[in-house]
Amino acid sequence: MTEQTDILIRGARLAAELAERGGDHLAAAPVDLRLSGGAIVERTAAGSLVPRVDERVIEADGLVALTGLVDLHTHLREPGFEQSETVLTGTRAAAAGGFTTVFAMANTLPVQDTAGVVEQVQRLGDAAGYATVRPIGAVTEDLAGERLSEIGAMAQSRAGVRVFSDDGKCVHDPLLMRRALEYVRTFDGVIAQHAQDPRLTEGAQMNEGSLSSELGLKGWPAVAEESIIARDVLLAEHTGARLHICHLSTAGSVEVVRWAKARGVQVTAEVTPHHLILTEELVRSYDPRYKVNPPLRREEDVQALRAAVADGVIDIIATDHAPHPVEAKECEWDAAAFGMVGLESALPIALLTLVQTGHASWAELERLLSQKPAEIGRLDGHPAALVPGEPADLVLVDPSGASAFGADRLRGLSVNSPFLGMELPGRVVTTIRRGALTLDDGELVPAEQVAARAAVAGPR
Ligand SMILES: NC(=O)N[C@@H](CC(=O)O)C(=O)O
Repeated sequence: MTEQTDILIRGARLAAELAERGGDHLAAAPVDLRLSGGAIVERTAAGSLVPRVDERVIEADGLVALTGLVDLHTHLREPGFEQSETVLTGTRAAAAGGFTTVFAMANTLPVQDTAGVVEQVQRLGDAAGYATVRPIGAVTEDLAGERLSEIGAMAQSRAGVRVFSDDGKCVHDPLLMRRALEYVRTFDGVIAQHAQDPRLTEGAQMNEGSLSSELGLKGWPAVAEESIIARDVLLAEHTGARLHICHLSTAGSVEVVRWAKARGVQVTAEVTPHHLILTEELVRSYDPRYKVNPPLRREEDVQALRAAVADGVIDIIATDHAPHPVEAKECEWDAAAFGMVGLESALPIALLTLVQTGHASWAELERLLSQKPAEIGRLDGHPAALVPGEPADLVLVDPSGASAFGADRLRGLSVNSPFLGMELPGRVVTTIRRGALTLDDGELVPAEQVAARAAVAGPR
């Protein structure tokens, strides 16, 4: 069944029309949406569109519709680490989480530092069809921090790379950082910095403070993140280039970004779902599921990050989905890998920490998880809103009730989620990419079907 079926969504509430913080998700008037040929073709008051023969009808009463989620920070692990994740399995996790596009981080093997490798990753994404895959290019060759990679060749390649990052490592050399910023400015690219001074964090295992002393684990001071952000916003101002800061984790980082934005520096910032809820106290368990880079911080930091989302200092939520095989996580704390999976839990955690607490409205959530990351990544073909004429990339969410987040909710290869067993609100019910279902009533659409439809639609 490779043909594109038209879809009629009946009675959905649009997140964009739920602009009140703390408001009821049923406050907006329900609408019907008709999707055909990969686009939204009609939008009317609920009850006015009559189903056509062969049209798939989705009853969306009580559900909230958002433009497809976009993750600016996903580790897909292919090529090189296919025991952790592949482009196919990672994009299945994405579809299950409501994402229609993921930006794939460069720390693969070989590293995504040439046109050939980024094109390969994009091709794998196109073929799988569960999500649009936009590769991120490495800033430096082999992520070694010594020479700039082929930034221009990656930008001009078929992959059209616009986001560059050595994530997992910091671009520490200030001259290289300056040159990278100057280079990407010429084609409106952006450097996404993993802000971590390597000298201040040698051997670091958790947040530095009284708890790290108590637990006997080497600490990771907040200043290691904040000092790099301070330097880089000044370099961004000096070069006039766009800078994006990955995974802000401290209250001090928020203050530096706030200061830079007030000066007019072109800086944007992301926070991960886990830094919006988890604290260093969890490290007391020595359970490596809580080992992540940057580390879990203090409750004051969590609250500062939420407030920074509320007041716009933080622009987006990005998952930093970092899958690792069990052997890298079921071991002693010191030996364990840094990272957590996050694609499937991002929306529930954002609902819990931001929407239910009154820090963000549904409309702002759409901005944080879809519109703004697409804008920062200069993503073409992403719907600006759920209106006729726009591409049909969208997600339907059931916000009512809460349920235990079980292993059955994880659809990637790895299971290193810190949220397993937690009671979380919000179920992603349906994900539609380019007018075709990737998640249907909570179930992933079979891979052959998704791939066949993607082949008919062609690369984006
Ligand atoms: N965020 C993480 O904890 N892990 C990331 C990279 C990194 O170490 O930042 C990974 O690739 O595993």
